[in-house]
Amino acid sequence: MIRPAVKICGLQTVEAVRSILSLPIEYIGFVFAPSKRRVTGRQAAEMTGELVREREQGRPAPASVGVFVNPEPEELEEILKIVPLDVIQLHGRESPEYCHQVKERFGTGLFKAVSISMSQTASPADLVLPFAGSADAILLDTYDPVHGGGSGKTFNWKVIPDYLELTRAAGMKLIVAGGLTPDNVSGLISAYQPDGVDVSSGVETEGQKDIAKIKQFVERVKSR
Ligand SMILES: O=C(O)c1ccccc1NCC(=O)[C@H](O)[C@H](O)COP(=O)(O)O
Repeated sequence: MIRPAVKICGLQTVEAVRSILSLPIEYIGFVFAPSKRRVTGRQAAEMTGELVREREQGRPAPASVGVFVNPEPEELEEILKIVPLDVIQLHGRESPEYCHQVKERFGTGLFKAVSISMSQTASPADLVLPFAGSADAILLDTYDPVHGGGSGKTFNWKVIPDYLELTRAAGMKLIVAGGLTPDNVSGLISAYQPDGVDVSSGVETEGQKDIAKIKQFVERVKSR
């Protein structure tokens, strides 16, 4: 079985970034949207500097993902002037056209979040297929009415197979987020085999990233 890519989201300190650089993590996320995990461009620039240095030394480093909710293009432009983001994650109500423009203008990868709620009325096809060609991955997350993400809550995983089929048919990856933890991620992977898993709250203790929990999460994703 191919092991899913890991995205650890909501990094806020250079120390935390340094301490996970030796782990097999494909993406690390920096939240620029309003959130208790929000970072400034300057803070993110310091953290991505660590990634750049690793690559300069010939070592692999995770790709950097900037998380935004309904950003104006000017905000993206200001951040990208000082933070060399590899991927832009759009976590709000951004249209497929907007995603396409962002990808064209900034030349980054693009993850589009799709929020799953109990009262979902739109079909998975309507939520996914319009992003074919503009998003590299669909990131399924639990609907959060306040911030848009980072809720620490799971959604009903039974919807995942429909999204997997649609994203694969459309040439996109599927990343699953929302309430993942070291304890539930193995069950998710054996049941659904997503292309990636994304965690924030589940690897924190008292609101701070907990390196032991991150290690445990990564081990459980990558172990056979
Ligand atoms: O993490 C946040 O605080 C956040 C705020 C606003 C929009 C998105 C946010 N996070 C994006 C992510 O990719 C999180 O990893 C994802 O929502 C899962 O979070 P969690 O349920 O806490 O593991």
